[in-house]
Amino acid sequence: MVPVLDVPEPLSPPEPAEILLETPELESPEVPEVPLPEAADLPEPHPEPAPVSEPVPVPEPVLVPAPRLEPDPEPAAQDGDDASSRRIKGLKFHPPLRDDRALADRVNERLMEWAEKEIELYPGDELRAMFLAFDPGRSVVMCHPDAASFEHLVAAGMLYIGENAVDDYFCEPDLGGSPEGLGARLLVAQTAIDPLHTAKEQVPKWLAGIASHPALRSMRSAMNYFERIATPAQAHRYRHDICNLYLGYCAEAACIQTGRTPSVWEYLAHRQFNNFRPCLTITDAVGGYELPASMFARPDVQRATGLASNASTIVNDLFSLRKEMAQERVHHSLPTVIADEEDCGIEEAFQKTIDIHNELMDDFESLSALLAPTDPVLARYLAGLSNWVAGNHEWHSGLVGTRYATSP
Ligand SMILES: CC(C)=CCC/C(C)=C(/C)COP(=O)(O)OP(=O)(O)O
Repeated sequence: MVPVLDVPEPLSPPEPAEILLETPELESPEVPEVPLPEAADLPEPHPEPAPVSEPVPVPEPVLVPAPRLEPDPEPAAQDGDDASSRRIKGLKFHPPLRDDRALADRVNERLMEWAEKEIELYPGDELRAMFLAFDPGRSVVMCHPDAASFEHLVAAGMLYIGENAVDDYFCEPDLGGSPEGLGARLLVAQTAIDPLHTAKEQVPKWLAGIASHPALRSMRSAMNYFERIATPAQAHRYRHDICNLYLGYCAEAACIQTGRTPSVWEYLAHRQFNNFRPCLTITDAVGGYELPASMFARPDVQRATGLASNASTIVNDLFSLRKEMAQERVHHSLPTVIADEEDCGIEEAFQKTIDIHNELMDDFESLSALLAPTDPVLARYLAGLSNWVAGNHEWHSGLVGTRYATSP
């Protein structure tokens, strides 16, 4: 999701990840040896993240009883602009509970420092400007109004940046990604957060592979920070959701490679995996509490989680449609697959996408209304999902005119 950046190559050594990620010993014994750092130069399997900066005060956690639908609320205006011009007509949404520019700037500053100094993700002035335009700080500030501390917000921001780096470098063409060989690259990316348990001799090679690529370094470092605020069960939940995200990326890549347009139900299934879900399901960890694993696993809680995640992902399909249709390569989205299956124009398909989104929002709200009174921790988790959906809508809306648009 980060816009086109001018660093097509991983940092050093040149293109090592491509070679390492292709498991050359299996496919071609002729592949040249990649110079690997000495074991002594490699990071520890779980390097301690740098000391955290001083926490800044964040508002008291806000508990919102779910549901909290209000008819047609006004989003916060930015810099005196007309907020209604950044809205998609007929799309249900909530305004975010918190939209704090000063706090978002502090989060961006800390994330930029991490990206530049700790993981060498976005070096250079131009990249810094593009990073700030992407505004991950505003996203996490709005999506996690009940964050337990500044460092909890920063951990959420690091994961968000890591997730986008994997998407940009491995999947999207912007930074050299492609459907070719994607599954093998994503599997290695999974080991950046889900360590390899193997023969001692192989460990330095695996670590060198992770250290050699900015997206892999990002995910590994972000996971280290996240593990400082999450319980083991929450970290495990995150790994599982990321693995599912990568499965969704593979489904998207398969359709692109075979030139096949999925049917609407099939696209919705793909998008349930290729989804913002990993960002939503950290809501309790970022809030400094834990929804017990046994409760998270319940089918009704899974349904609420899936509905909220799917609604927020369809919001992305709507706001990014114009940008995606302008691209050279085919980019399926809910409006385009509806237009194809129903043989209708893109405007009509856009409206049908809004209807599907609104139905999912209504279903999420109704289910939340049933579940919230049964348990206070579950109520807070459901409110956290709702807060994320609201913050995500406003984040997309805030980038209308630059990154996003309100119509095809
Ligand atoms: C979890 C996460 C932040 C993943 C990024 C990819 C994803 C699941 C999206 C919903 C974003 O979609 P996309 O890459 O198309 O983003 P843009 O529309 O280009 O902003």
